[in-house]
Amino acid sequence: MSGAATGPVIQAQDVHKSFGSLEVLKGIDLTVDRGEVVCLLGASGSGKSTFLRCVNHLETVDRGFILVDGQLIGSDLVQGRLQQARPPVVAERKSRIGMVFQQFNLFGHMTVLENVILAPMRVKKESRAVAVERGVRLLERVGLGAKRDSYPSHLSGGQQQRVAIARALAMEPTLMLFDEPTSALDPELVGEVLDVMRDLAASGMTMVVVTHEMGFARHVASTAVFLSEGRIIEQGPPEKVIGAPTHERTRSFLGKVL
Ligand SMILES: Nc1ncnc2c1ncn2[C@@H]1O[C@H](COP(=O)(O)OP(=O)(O)OP(=O)(O)O)[C@@H](O)[C@H]1O
Repeated sequence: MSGAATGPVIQAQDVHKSFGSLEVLKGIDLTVDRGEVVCLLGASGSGKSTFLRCVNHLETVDRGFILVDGQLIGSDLVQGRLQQARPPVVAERKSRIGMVFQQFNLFGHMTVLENVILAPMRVKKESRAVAVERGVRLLERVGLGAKRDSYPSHLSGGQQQRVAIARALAMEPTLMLFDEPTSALDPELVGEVLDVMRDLAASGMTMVVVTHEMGFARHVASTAVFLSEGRIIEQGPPEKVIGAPTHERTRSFLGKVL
């Protein structure tokens, strides 16, 4: 895969995004290097999810651009020119990004294993045997090998979220995006999902994580990025951003969540 092995995984430059008259992102510059784990922090409405959705091209940006592995994912306005990638190219590039949301969105009529092998078979046209072999391995990796033939409704929320992580990994992404992956879970189930994410980080996966879990941000992230009203106002090692924030808005937010 050309350009996939070197250079930053994400290069976002001067990213602007509005919804009608609401300016949500006001010029985000962010570079994420290979193997880096970046936690996006900030008050509700500061633009964290919108930025993540722009990276995954679930939203288009109004100004600026985002490169993943040095390439545009879909259509972006780059220096005044609209560059449009063809749909098969978009699908191939998007498959490098795995995304895990607050909601697990598993297909209830399919078994856990079928949920995990669906995208590789449909999008990457893998044979069932290849997809199953990897799916079983990934379910074991997230601690759910014994649940492969269960249906999602028979699993706890934490288990369903771990299946959602395995499903994202089944596409062999180079980048994983997490949008508040534990916020819909009962408190006692949060730890098992964070453990899986911690293992993933330790394996060298490049990750961007929107979270209010300060323990994870402090101990697992390599960089903490604090957004306020659509701008990055603080960025650096977690112990600095979380432990000794310099900006008043960061202090005020952390004062409420810590
Ligand atoms: N599709 C949309 N249409 C209109 N407004 C939107 C849309 N998506 C997000 N917004 C608005 O953009 C702003 C930023 O939302 P976003 O979800 O990015 O914030 P956030 O920092 O992730 O907040 P939270 O922590 O509550 O999820 C909010 O005011 C939200 O209501």
